[in-house]
Amino acid sequence: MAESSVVVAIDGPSGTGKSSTSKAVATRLSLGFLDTGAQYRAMTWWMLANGVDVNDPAAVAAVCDKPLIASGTDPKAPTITVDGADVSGPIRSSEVTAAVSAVSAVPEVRARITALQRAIAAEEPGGIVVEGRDIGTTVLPAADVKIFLTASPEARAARRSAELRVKAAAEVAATREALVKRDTADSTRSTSPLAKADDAVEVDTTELTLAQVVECVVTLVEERKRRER
Ligand SMILES: Nc1ncnc2c1ncn2[C@@H]1O[C@H](COP(=O)(O)OP(=O)(O)OP(=O)(O)O)[C@@H](O)[C@H]1O
Ligand SMILES: Nc1ccn([C@H]2C[C@H](O)[C@@H](COP(=O)(O)O)O2)c(=O)n1
Repeated sequence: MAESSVVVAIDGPSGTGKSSTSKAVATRLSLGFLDTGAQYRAMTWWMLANGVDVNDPAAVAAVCDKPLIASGTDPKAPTITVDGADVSGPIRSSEVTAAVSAVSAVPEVRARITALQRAIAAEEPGGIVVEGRDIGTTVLPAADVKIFLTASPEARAARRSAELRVKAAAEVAATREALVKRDTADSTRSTSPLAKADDAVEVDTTELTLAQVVECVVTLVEERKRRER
């Protein structure tokens, strides 16, 4: 690890707080920030916009080198574009959320996006926080600090429902089901599934505030930097 540079990998299931935590940690420590889920969502958005059958892995694999996906790494204003167009809104649609696990399971998609992620991380001289599902295991196995965030499905559904301003019990239950279904798909695919790296620190955020999680991760990064000096 270079004196002033640190690479932090934050993985975990949906809604555990990876993006919020990573952005806040990167801002506190003046590091770059990369939301790798946004890249898989951008690929999925492009497939849907171009009429590709997202449940046909061969069809997805045949065209996955076509969209030009670019990510801006400022944690205070991260960006995601496809062929130069801002897709930060459309990639959060329910259609994209429902299709993203199928598209991200295609090995050719993962190979392309993994290469992009490694290139972005290498271009951040001061260091970066990269969050996703396979960062500690596959994308950046030599990361200086690896964190695996977890939280109960109930806590995650409550957080996501609050974000979406969903209040009805049936809708909260449907949100919980959708989260669990996506986790199952993401952790059972054969290529680079959602998994905790053996050397990652697991942080259960169920009973923690976002500020407490951020403090915990910042402390782990600072301890790691001190050990290197
Ligand atoms: N520790 C926490 N306590 C309460 N709310 C939290 C906590 N961490 C995150 N949140 C909230 O939970 C929601 C989901 O967080 P976030 O988007 O960061 O999760 P994520 O793991 O990146 O999700 P996904 O993988 O689906 O993108 C957000 O509204 C966020 O503000
Ligand atoms: N490193 C990653 C990041 C994300 N994915 C896939 C699986 C997720 O369901 C989807 C969307 O991610 P989110 O925006 O919810 O963080 O993208 C992946 O396979 N690998």
